[in-house]
Amino acid sequence: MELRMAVSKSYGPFRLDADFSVQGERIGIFGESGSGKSTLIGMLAGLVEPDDGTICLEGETLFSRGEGVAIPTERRRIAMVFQQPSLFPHLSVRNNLLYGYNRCASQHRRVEFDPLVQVLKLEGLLDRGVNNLSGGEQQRVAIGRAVMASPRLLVMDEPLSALDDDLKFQIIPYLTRVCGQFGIPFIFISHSLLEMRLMTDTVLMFDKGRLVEQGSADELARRRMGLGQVGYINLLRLGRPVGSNGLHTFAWGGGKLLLSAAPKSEAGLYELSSRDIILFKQHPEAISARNLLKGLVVATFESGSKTGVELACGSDRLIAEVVHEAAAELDIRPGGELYAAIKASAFRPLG
Ligand SMILES: Nc1ncnc2c1ncn2[C@@H]1O[C@H](COP(=O)(O)OP(=O)(O)OP(=O)(O)O)[C@@H](O)[C@H]1O
Repeated sequence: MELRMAVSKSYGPFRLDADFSVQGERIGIFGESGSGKSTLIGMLAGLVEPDDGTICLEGETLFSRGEGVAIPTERRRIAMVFQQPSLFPHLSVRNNLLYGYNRCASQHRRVEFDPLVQVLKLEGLLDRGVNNLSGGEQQRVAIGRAVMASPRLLVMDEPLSALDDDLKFQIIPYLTRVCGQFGIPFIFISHSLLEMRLMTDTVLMFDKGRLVEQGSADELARRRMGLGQVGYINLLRLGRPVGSNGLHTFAWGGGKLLLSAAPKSEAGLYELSSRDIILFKQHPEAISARNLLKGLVVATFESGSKTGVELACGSDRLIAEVVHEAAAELDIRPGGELYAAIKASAFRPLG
């Protein structure tokens, strides 16, 4: 998917000025509340008229003030999923899903009912009304309805914000699977950096109506750490434990990790703060931490009063954080070897 937008829009004192070009299948739009994210995608979808500028999707001009082009919303083939599922209350789950399908011209249909229902695990819900579904089930139906319209782009405006953490991490794999399987590129909007890192490859970051950064969500997370605002959160997809002997054992980094918390789902997603990793120059003789990993320093970077240290452990990566004095004493530099100690209890299961 290739999107080019050069648009402006003012609401009283608020002015959005966006001028960017982005390519990819999993794009994120990130920014604080009020930074203009919804206004931007409203213009893309044809729900908000720009004051000026042009919008091109896959080489097609959707809007151009200069050329007098404004393709109507329904012909843009951009499906939207919002924070609140807003399903049709009088229709069953099946008919909510088919609504998008029936409105899609047959030459554009790429998504069939049965495989979609399977991916979203909606089989048991098809004949139910939508009013008594749980929040997570309703959001799965809303995603399904949008995808059944075989859009050329799916725009999701904070689709997870109304869900609690557990449900959020249950929905994320469905979302990525459904878009991946049916080849639907998406734009995902959120003010959660964690959601950006889990859902997207390229992120556009907005602040006060301006695009301030464009890059990967991991780079964004590291740069924020560089500003000294937050410790870096390592996200580890550990899958299923390979053994349990009081602790949960996972294959990782060319060796094993021992964790005290069980995974919450098949994905075995955990977060680990860079502040919970202790570095040693030599193999320590005896330590209480259950995990000791040998790693190669691939990069170091400033993080306020700390030094961020990126370690390659086998084919996996870890970012640790130490004070500058420790970095100097340990002579931490790219190419050097270090040992990383991590307590079994430092890993927090996400989903
Ligand atoms: N229809 C409108 N009329 C007047 N002002 C508006 C309108 N829509 C948005 N705004 C204003 O434009 C600014 C940007 O709003 P927008 O909803 O695009 O931000 P956002 O980044 O999506 O925020 P959030 O994360 O809270 O949804 C805000 O100051 C908002 O009050």
